[in-house]
Amino acid sequence: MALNRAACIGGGVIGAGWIARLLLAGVDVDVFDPAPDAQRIVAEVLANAQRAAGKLLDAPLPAPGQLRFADTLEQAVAGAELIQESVPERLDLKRAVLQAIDAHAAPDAIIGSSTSGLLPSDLQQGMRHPERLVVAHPYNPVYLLPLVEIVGGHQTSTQTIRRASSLYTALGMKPVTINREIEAFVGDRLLEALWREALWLVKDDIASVTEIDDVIRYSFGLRWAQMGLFQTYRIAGGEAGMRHFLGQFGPALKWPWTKLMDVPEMDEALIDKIAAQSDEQAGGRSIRDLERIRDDNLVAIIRALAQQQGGAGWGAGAALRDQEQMLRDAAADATAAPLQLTSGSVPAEWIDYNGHMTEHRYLQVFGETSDALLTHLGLDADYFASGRSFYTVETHIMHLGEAHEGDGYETRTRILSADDKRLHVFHQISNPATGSVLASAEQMLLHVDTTAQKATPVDADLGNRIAALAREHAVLPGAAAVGRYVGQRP
Ligand SMILES: NC(=O)C1=CN([C@@H]2O[C@H](COP(=O)(O)OP(=O)(O)OC[C@H]3O[C@@H](n4cnc5c(N)ncnc54)[C@H](O)[C@@H]3O)[C@@H](O)[C@H]2O)C=CC1
Ligand SMILES: C[N+](C)(C)CC(=O)CC(=O)[O-]
Repeated sequence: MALNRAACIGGGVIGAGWIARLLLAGVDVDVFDPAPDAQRIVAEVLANAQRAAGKLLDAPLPAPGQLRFADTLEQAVAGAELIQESVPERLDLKRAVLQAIDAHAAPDAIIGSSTSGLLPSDLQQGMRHPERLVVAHPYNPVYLLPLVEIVGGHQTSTQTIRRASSLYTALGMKPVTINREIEAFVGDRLLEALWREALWLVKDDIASVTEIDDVIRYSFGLRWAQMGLFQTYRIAGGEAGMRHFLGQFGPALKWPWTKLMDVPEMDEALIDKIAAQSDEQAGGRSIRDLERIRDDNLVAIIRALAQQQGGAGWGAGAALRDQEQMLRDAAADATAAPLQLTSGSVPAEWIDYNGHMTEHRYLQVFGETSDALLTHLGLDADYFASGRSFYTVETHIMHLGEAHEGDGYETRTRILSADDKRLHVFHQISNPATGSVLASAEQMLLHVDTTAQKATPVDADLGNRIAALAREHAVLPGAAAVGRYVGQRP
């Protein structure tokens, strides 16, 4: 089920992650978030997400969706097929926001709440169309971790559950539908149990936050990255498997090991202790630094899991393989109306000793066509004078035919992909009289600060213009195959 337009209400840690995943899947996104720094946060998370996607995926991304920040919730939700609510975890606030969404969303729009643990039946209260509300609980970072817990409330229709699962799958996610609503669903109940115990261990000075994190990441955290709890314990039972494991370790559950039933008083002293140890653990790294380290690690783990089972992948690796295949199928189906930017006829001075158009003239035509593309995007002398431009950093030319003096030629251009700094384009030169393709060029253009002489992101306005153009003149059939010639993955 293809998704064209979504709305995100709340653009914080999770909302920005949703926005990034949607945009990278080619979905247009309207955002409403009253926070003055919402656009900055979304831009920073989006930059991380584009960076991670470029490392993660061995398949062409579609042209990115268009990002718009709406002045009101009503404007954001109008026309959206999916509305993802990610406002703070307060039942009163979520109910008010969900009722506002419900009042202004299209009748067939799905409303997903990112809540970590509030019951959908409670969230549905007061909605005119509660049947379309579903909990769609993601895990941070939303643009990398595929799981989304789908939980219906008493009034949620089965059609909504089915459509929601299909929509999130189309975003490259792994929906898991929870059979019956319960506070904190599945993942967060398990995480809360671990979190409570860890808090006691810090409070009672049994171990520091670093020591606890090291115990997790040097042992069962690695196991859990590829097998869950039960599969891991089945193996721990040895040849006799789970029955043996339960027999041997079952009684331990009755031992007074745990303080799980109690929660330490989260007083100032405990908060100060945890915060101080966490600051020391961070070692001066910013949250964005830590997010990039996390993303690189997750990409490495997911890609390693994707190599398993003869390349079919395991766990999150299999989910990545499914997403890559979906992207390839979409790319192969993409029909692109080419941009016709330049044309002309072959002058005598372009003919070489072989009696046909000489090779460097093809590069000249391709270069002129890229220039025409920048003009088409509205880049003019003022733009270049402002110290910004695009440099061509890579070209792959294929010579497929010959041109002779007086032959006409025309070019067709498509955009293979684009991000905040790169414009990956594909030009073809054809003879309009015969229709034969004479040459093709795949080029990577980089947006640069010509004063600082370094790559720099395009501004939101140009980014949206590029995204709109890419949607109209997107990946041509088989373009993914062309990408193999360019060093940089699109
Ligand atoms: N942070 C996490 O690890 C995860 C959080 N969640 C859930 O996602 C939801 C959002 O949590 P976070 O992103 O962490 O919070 P956050 O505080 O980072 O972001 C919340 C955003 O909502 C905005 N907001 C507040 N009132 C609003 C309104 N009336 N309309 C539109 N926007 C409004 C705020 O300006 C803020 O940008 C919560 O329900 C949380 O439980 C789910 C999974 C993981
Ligand atoms: C801490 N938390 C409850 C907000 C965590 C989640 O909801 C899921 C996650 O990303 O760990």
